[in-house]
Amino acid sequence: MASATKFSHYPPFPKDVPSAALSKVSLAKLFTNDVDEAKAMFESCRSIGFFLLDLSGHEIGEAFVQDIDRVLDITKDIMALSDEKKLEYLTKPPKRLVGYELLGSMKIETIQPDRCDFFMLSRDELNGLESPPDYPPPIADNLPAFTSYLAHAQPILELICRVLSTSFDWPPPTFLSKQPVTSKSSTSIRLMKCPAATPLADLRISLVPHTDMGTITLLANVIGGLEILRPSSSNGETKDNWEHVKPEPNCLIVNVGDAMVQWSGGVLRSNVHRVTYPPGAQANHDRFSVAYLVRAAADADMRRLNGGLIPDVEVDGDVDDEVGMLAAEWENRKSMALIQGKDRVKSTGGRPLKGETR
Ligand SMILES: O=C(O)CCC(=O)C(=O)O
Ligand SMILES: [Fe+2]
Repeated sequence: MASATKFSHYPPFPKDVPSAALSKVSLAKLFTNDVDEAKAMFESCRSIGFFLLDLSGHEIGEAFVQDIDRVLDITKDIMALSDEKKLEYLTKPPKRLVGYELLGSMKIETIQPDRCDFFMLSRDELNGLESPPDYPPPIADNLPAFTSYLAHAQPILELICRVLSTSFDWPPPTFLSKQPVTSKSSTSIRLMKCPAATPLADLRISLVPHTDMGTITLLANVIGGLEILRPSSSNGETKDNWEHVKPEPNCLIVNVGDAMVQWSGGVLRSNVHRVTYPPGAQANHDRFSVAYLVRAAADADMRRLNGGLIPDVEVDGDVDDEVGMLAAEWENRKSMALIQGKDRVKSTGGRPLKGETR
């Protein structure tokens, strides 16, 4: 999450608006192998699939906060370009998902257009695994900011993956070996703007309900608007079933994606979330966010992992096992099923560990 200075530019998150009770986990404590902190993180990743990661008090975390502030400024700049300029850098689905996706390109639940503008960057292109594209000036002129962002995000991501692996009684590199930074993947950075909800009558959903398809997401936003669907309410998506996530200075919002649910046999949880208009006076402000959406390596095996505390495939007919499928094909199939309406957006995971009754 951004620094306290960035938060001071906006009205505070209203005191009378309830928000989800997410655990706040300390990066510094995780780095010193604090058992309680690791346990709290693992529990959150199983129960709701979201937690706050406090970056303060650790050198890497504090450097990452600075990177986030810088990338949020760049996000503002690239969103301020003219529509004419933006049209030069549009995404070209299904092949090329990097570039601008303009306001209103997706439909929200009411079939009205969405209310978010975003620009996707590919990690492979930023770190030279693929040849770099022609970037719009605010990005081309600031590439070191993204290099620094990725460099500081990596040890944080690795730490989260290590803690999750050891929580399952697996060797620490287990989850990470499926998403090494040196392997090609669809990992991206999403820079997003949801314009102020003015006139205040325009209170539509900004970003449609979804789960993140990848492994782990590191999210930074400053004002409210992100909502998660309560775990108990997967079947009835009424207004009361959505809970706000309250952003906090120096804290990342971390969430688990679908790939981790698949590998963990349904134990880790990927929870549905969306972006709506920010609460109270915050709705009068443009909302910017930066999401690092980490994906499995394109050639990662998507079968459930074996051993440790994962429920055995043999005694368990509950979860699909994507026999022999590699991540690139798995991701493709999932996206197509959603687009063609064969699958619906739903939270997955949250099952007990092997031998555990809950
Ligand atoms: O902007 C946010 O707070 C959430 C964005 C998000 O869910 C995503 O980019 O997948
Ligand atoms: Fe998301």
